[in-house]
Amino acid sequence: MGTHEPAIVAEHITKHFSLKHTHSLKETFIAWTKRKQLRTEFTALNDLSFEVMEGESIALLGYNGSGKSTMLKIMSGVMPPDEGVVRMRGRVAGLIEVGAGFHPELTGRENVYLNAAILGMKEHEIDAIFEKIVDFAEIREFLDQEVKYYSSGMFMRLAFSVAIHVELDILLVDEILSVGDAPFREKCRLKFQEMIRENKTMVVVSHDMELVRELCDRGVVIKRGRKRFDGPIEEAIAYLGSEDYQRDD
Ligand SMILES: Nc1ncnc2c1ncn2[C@@H]1O[C@H](COP(=O)(O)OP(=O)(O)OP(=O)(O)O)[C@@H](O)[C@H]1O
Repeated sequence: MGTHEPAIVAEHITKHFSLKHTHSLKETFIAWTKRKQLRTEFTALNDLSFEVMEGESIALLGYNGSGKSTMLKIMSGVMPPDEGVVRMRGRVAGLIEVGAGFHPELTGRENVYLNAAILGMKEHEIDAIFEKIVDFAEIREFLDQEVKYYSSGMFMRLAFSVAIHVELDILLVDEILSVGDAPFREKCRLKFQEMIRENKTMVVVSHDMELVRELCDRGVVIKRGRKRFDGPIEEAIAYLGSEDYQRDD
């Protein structure tokens, strides 16, 4: 169990996206002369607030398009909210768009150093965890090959391995199970359990209820960007399958 300090405080987070529509030239011209909008605004997150205590592991749950990944991106800092603030205490690492920082022309080895550095590690710190990263990814024989020649699975394994071996206090995880084959996924599952025992704070987004049940203490259920339920994981999963969730607010 963690301390009683919050590691993450999200307050009144609102995020809008503007949706483009396809129009003919004529429609565009008419809209322009009438000063009509060709875009509609879509609210992906609507006044969403929650806290995560240090050492706690929570799941963001909800059907497709409910705003889970958007919330994770705001927490990781890759996207700003339109309204509200998120406060994070500690070193944050995100398993979101894993491998986005990898450079195809560089070798596996070079990418490990580059990406661990981007995640805030010093060279001697990377030296110390380098072997662990390579062992976990199981790509040793391809280490000095440029990553553009890696299979997509190999690429993901290495990127994923870097992200989970850097020093971190808070881990944000989006759809873990899209990474790798069955043995690798099992290894990741064990690694996540180890991180939970080490008192890391985790926010998990997944549609895999078995995994969520295993990893998380609490669930925050979202629908159309609004919080609908916040409580123990079993109750959150039950709520997601209930008529209350289906019903419109
Ligand atoms: N960059 C963007 N531009 C426009 N709309 C976006 C953008 N990112 C997300 N959206 C929209 O915001 C809504 C919430 O998306 P988000 O990816 O957060 O949902 P999600 O709950 O993670 O869904 P899923 O379970 O399908 O992964 C969706 O309707 C999506 O189309």
